[in-house]
Amino acid sequence: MRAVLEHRVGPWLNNTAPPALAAASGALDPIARSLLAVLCRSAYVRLAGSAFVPALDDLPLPPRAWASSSLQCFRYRAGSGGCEGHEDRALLTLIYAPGQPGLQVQDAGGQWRDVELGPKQLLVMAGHALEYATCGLIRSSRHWVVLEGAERRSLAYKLAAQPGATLNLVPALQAAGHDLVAAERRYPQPITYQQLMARFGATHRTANPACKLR
Ligand SMILES: O=C(O)CCC(=O)C(=O)O
Ligand SMILES: [Fe+2]
Repeated sequence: MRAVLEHRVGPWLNNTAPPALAAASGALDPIARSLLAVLCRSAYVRLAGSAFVPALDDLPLPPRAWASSSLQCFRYRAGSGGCEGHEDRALLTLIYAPGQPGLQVQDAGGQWRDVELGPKQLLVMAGHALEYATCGLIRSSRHWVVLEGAERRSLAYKLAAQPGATLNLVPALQAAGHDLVAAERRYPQPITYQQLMARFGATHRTANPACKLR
């Protein structure tokens, strides 16, 4: 069983947002946005760096608005188990967990690889929404947490689009020369982020309620 604390940037009553979590969100959000732009501009994807900007929260956030993205803080107590294999639902996940054991990511060949991060390292994982929006050009990362009697503490920043944003990168991907005929059937667009998340929730049930898929 793991403990989860979720933080979202927004209109906290009397400014009661935990300052460290607000600071962590404030530091991780621009990193996540920049990395998304870098992935879009890569020679493999060939989209504009700004391709997702209309779908992301406006900056600064409008008054009284809650952010779409969130920061989750996890604590896995010794002997209480980890987290089953899954892909995250949002666009991009950044994991900050210096020196913490247990996280493994599946590589392209299906092998599970340990990811133990240093103090100046972040793990960057694509989520379901990024795989979907790029018609499978960027694959979501499958990962799990396997702990044998050890403790783990981690921070996960999940960059999400606005619920009402429409994902429709097919024309831009085609203009960039990608042949999407089969992919268009697998990742039909346009679709709103909210619709995509509802579909994800319906098709990705977790057997372990302590590890609700995000
Ligand atoms: O504990 C971790 O670092 C991973 C957590 C995770 O996979 C998730 O929240 O989606
Ligand atoms: Fe995850």
